[in-house]
Amino acid sequence: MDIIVIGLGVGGEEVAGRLAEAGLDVLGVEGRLVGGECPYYGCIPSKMMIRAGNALAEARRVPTYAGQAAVRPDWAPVHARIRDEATDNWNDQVAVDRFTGKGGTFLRGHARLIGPGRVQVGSDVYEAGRGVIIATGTTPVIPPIPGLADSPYWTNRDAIEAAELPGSLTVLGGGAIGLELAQVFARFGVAVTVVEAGDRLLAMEEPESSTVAQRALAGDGVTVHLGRRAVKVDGTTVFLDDGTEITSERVLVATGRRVDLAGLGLDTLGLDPGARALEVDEWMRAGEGLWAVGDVTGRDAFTHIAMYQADIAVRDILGQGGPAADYKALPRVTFTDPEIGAVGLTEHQAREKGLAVGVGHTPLGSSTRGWIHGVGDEGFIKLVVDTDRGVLVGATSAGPDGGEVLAGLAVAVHAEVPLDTLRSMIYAYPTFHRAISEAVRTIH
Ligand SMILES: Cc1cc2nc3c(=O)[nH]c(=O)nc-3n(C[C@H](O)[C@H](O)[C@H](O)COP(=O)(O)OP(=O)(O)OC[C@H]3O[C@@H](n4cnc5c(N)ncnc54)[C@H](O)[C@@H]3O)c2cc1C
Ligand SMILES: NC(=O)c1ccc[n+]([C@@H]2O[C@H](COP(=O)([O-])OP(=O)(O)OC[C@H]3O[C@@H](n4cnc5c(N)ncnc54)[C@H](O)[C@@H]3O)[C@@H](O)[C@H]2O)c1
Repeated sequence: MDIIVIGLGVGGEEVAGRLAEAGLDVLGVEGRLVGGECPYYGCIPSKMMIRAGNALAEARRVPTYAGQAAVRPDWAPVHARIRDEATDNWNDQVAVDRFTGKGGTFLRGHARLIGPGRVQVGSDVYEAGRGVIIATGTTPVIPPIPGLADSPYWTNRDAIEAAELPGSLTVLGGGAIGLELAQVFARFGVAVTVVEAGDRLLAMEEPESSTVAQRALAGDGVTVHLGRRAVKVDGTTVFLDDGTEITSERVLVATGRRVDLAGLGLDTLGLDPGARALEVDEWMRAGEGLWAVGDVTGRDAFTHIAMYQADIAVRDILGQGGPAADYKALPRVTFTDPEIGAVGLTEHQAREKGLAVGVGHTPLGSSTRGWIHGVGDEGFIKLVVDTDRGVLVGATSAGPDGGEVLAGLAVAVHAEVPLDTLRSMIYAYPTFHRAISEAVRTIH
């Protein structure tokens, strides 16, 4: 073998397939499903669920503007679409064939390193002449709350696989997974309670984003407990530190993800198996003949980051050059309704970096398009400016299609478009993205 890829999720599948297409002898090892978390238990099925939940929400807005609409939610078509269209009933044969069709060799099993370029799967040992790529992703964090481990809790996998919805659900964690799923389930009639230990939802984003998310959940009837820790779980009853008891049919744990390096044999390469993540340089190199891509690198856990890193590793291995990793314009979208898109630094992060920070802000509702849109127009554009250089270093677009509006802002941050250019360009009327021009005018 030239190359062995451990883990064929989003990142690993891309690296393994591209290197096989380039003519290298590639062995790809996957313990579960080729494609990884995103197509089977993450991005794709969850966004199918959100598409369905948003359709319900839009239909419920009909009486405001367009007459009558009777909405009777039914989870069956959502589950059927996830089972049949998205995941092929959680069968990865198509993905396996796609990889072997590119010339790769596929092996199902749990791989571990036993020395430089040496990988063990079961009792067999394989040698990689050019290198090993680790792309093993993350698993859910299960917090050490007394009673939780012995309770029948759900993770994202159970929630995505659910053929029927529970009548009520307690969600531990107010991050992207918790909020997206909480809103969908609430829109399908589930009584949802979110417990977030921090003092705001979506803590990595702007405080204004947390407010928008909290209002959106409240609008869908979700109960939110902020700044509360679960101290005990008994069955499906969660006890909070202020004495609150929440009993639901199900408990969903969405308290973050963790990298599990312990079983990978990294110590045989002199690396620390107890590390928080597998550290890589800007070419995804983790050591001599060792690369890592995706969530395992400890960067923000997004499919687009895994794909971006995979491309860099492939170019490095094939000696093709090109740009190395640069995360200054890292985009992310939380697909609540309204969507919360963000790129680059938050205002707080920019100040922490010691930049001379200017801020622009405009509520979406005061834009022409927001006003026309009416119900469901909550959101805003926020711009974070490095006033010394006259460029955006971060931005948030929350609102209907906030993730799409983000594109223009991502270009501005990535390409360091001068503020004068953003001020003088033409924005189509009446679009949501035209609110960017208003936000630019408010920068101070
Ligand atoms: C509910 C949910 C929603 C999400 N929504 C989005 C979204 O909308 N947008 C977005 O950008 N991201 C989203 N994500 C995050 C996204 O799924 C991950 O960032 C992405 O899957 C990371 O890809 P990866 O290749 O690093 O890891 P993974 O996709 O986790 O793949 C790793 C693979 O390695 C395998 N593996 C692990 N150890 C071994 C071993 N020792 N031997 C063999 N195989 C092994 C695993 O079985 C797995 O298939 C979501 C995640 C979740 C859970
Ligand atoms: N739209 C998207 O792109 C998308 C969607 C879902 C997931 N993801 C990725 O998956 C990652 C993991 O998502 P996540 O939501 O699990 O993690 P997260 O880290 O984003 O959020 C976890 C939340 O749980 C809280 N928490 C931790 N321990 C707790 C406890 N004991 N009780 C109550 N709250 C607790 C944290 O304060 C945090 O707010 C995300 O960071 C993101 O990178 C992306």
